[in-house]
Amino acid sequence: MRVDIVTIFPEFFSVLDLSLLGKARQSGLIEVTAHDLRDATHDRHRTVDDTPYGGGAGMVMKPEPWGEAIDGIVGDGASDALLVVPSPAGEPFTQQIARELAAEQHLVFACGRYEGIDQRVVDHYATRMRVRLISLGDYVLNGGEVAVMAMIEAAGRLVPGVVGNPESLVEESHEDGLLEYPSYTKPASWRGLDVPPVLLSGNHGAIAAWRHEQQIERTRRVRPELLGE
Ligand SMILES: CN1CCN(Cc2ccc(Cn3ccc4ccc(-c5n[nH]c(N)c5C#N)cc43)cc2)CC1
Repeated sequence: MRVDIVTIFPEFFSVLDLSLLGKARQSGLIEVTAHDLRDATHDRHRTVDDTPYGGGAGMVMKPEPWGEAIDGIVGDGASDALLVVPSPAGEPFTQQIARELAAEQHLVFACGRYEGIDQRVVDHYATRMRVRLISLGDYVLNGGEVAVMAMIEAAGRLVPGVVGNPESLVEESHEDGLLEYPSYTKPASWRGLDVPPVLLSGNHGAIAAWRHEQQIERTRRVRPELLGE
């Protein structure tokens, strides 16, 4: 998988050299490149924003630098890459979308700042490639970088070979539409709190049943809408 990120804060993504995704990059499973949007400007101040037409607070990101930066990644014609634009107006990011992103060969992320990116950037690239506006959640961030970091981590860990034990990807929250069951490890008793005895029983059928019941109970308590309730 190839991942290109366009941002005015490319150093924000240096953290991707660490941990699991760092290993995936070293092994060539995932190739991540952060591009500085200001490299696609040509004025002395490296300007990427301007005042909004129609008035209003804040600044809007100019279309020209985005066009030059994204063309520099996907060329000047049609592209099979998927352009992902984080936005409060996007579709909610879910595990299903993480799976869909993980199946892509080439992802291009456009990290906006200020009050967002000129709409014509999305409109233009929608004529040349698939474009998805995706929201991390129902709150307002200062830009798209945090959202892109979350999306890359959620999708990257689903790319075959990135996580050592694929089984660990199966019993996760949201993987089967339910929240995950509680986990325990040694010691069997800690500050007066004991591990549920069933987990020490060696009865794998009883353990699986208990874990599923815990998933249902936790989901009903915390996210009843996932059960259609
Ligand atoms: C006309 N007005 C109408 C009100 N808006 C409000 C507003 C205010 C700040 C920002 C900041 N910002 C810039 C780029 C960018 C990308 C993603 C996100 C983002 N926030 N929350 C998520 N889940 C996100 C994701 N993913 C935020 C971003 C965007 C919008 C401005 C324009």
